[in-house]
Amino acid sequence: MNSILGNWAEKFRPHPDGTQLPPHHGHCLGCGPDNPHGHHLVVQRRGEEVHAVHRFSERHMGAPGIAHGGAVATVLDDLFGFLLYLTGTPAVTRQLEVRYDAPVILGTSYELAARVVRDDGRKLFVEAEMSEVGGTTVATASALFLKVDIAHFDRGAPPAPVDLD
Ligand SMILES: CCCCCCCCCC(=O)SCCNC(=O)CCNC(=O)[C@H](O)C(C)(C)COP(=O)(O)OP(=O)(O)OC[C@H]1O[C@@H](n2cnc3c(N)ncnc32)[C@H](O)[C@@H]1OP(=O)(O)O
Repeated sequence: MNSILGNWAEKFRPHPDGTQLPPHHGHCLGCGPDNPHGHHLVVQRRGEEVHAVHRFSERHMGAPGIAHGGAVATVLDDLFGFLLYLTGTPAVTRQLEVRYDAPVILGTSYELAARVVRDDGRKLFVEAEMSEVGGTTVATASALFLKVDIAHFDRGAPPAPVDLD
């Protein structure tokens, strides 16, 4: 078992509504607090949805002052990964589609919400949106996650020491 995911099973314990969900692991690009290049996404359960408020920083710039589309996709994909705490099974992204409706401005707070729209055998169909606080939607995403055994993650090498260059 990959040691970084060694405690993954315990993370599937029931998470009461309104509580903050644990990061996937410390080095996760989306939510890991120990990844200096990451987004440090903080996610809560709200009913059968997961929610976050997020600001992109200069580390995630595409056009000047605007978040890179890949960075936006990363955050949406990682947010989907928090739905696994509600479904109770490991799964991975098989297909991800993002619609970019408006530029995502660095340093501006955005609200994100995601939910499972269909749980069909191994397949989890999920959708999410990112909006200005109390306002206009700037991106929507849909994805297919496929449930996998935790052994799927044994293929990954343990994280190397962090290189800040
Ligand atoms: C511990 C958890 C940590 C979670 C962290 C979350 C972080 C955020 C999410 C991620 O970043 S995940 C990382 C990015 N994703 C990957 O690395 C996945 C790479 N892909 C794979 O490893 C394999 O493709 C995968 C395990 C997902 C699937 O391979 P399989 O051989 O097991 O499945 P297969 O391709 O046969 O498809 C299974 C079913 O899904 C169906 N399917 C596949 N692609 C589809 C598609 N695009 N649309 C509709 N159906 C599709 C396929 O037809 C089939 O249907 P049936 O069972 O009915 O025959």
